[in-house]
Amino acid sequence: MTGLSIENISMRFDLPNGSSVQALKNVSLHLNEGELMSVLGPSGCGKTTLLNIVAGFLAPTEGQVVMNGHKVTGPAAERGMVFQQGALFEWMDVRSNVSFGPRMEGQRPSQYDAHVDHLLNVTGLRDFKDKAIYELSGGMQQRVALARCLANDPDVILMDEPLGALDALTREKMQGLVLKLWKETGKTIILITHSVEEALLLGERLLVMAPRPGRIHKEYNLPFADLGVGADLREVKKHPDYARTREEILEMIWDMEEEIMGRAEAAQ
Ligand SMILES: Nc1ncnc2c1ncn2[C@@H]1O[C@H](COP(=O)(O)OP(=O)(O)OP(=O)(O)O)[C@@H](O)[C@H]1O
Repeated sequence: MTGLSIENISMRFDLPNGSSVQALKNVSLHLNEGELMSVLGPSGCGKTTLLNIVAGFLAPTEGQVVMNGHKVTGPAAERGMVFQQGALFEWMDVRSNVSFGPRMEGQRPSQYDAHVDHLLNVTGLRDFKDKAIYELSGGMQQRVALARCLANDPDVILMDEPLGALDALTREKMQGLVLKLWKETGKTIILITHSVEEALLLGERLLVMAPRPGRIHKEYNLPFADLGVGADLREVKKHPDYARTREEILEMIWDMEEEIMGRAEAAQ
């Protein structure tokens, strides 16, 4: 089967003091090729753990991830990762960062030049290609991270709060860029965010997770990502279902956090 299947994943971390944390329990879902799923949930509900398992950085205690018919046993170029910040090669210029993957694969410049130039263009980095990373703003650095990930031509892109460190205006621009790249490349994307608005705007599927143990609480299928491609995202937010769904999800997460606080107070 094509696509990405997360099959009955559970993850328990054993702690040095003999106790353990059940970070995920019986999480199952399937993503078809080209789907964009955003993942929301209160702190500690296992979002990053799930992403790290799909990336192959962590092996689950139970279950498996199956990608295009084969079991995931470790990191691979088919699954690219974009982190919140700090994962670029500071000592290389922008173009060298973007072309890093193809160069490491042993490709010759004639094989990757056109693709890298295309990615620099679509991410708005053409005029910055010779700059050092430290000369760039946070938003520009995340453009480099996206372009570098796409240069490896992964089937799935895993994003852990990729826009979380950006100011509000830059973040909005970058949300538009993520949608544009998603439609243009047809990649499957899983995007973790703490922002309900971002999850609504970017996820054609939106997963709300619950904590202790980390599990799927609710899934939404939403029209906003498709409406937002090439459009003004502020106009999309005026859609009547947008505010209603945002309120519903905010209340859901609020209730979960209240419950966590209640349990923590009761344990004291
Ligand atoms: N390496 C580890 N060792 C022990 N416990 C861990 C480890 N990694 C994660 N955990 C625990 O597993 C649970 C889920 O953590 P995770 O970071 O996946 O949650 P999250 O939803 O991404 O949280 P946040 O939104 O705060 O980033 C938490 O209780 C966390 O403390």
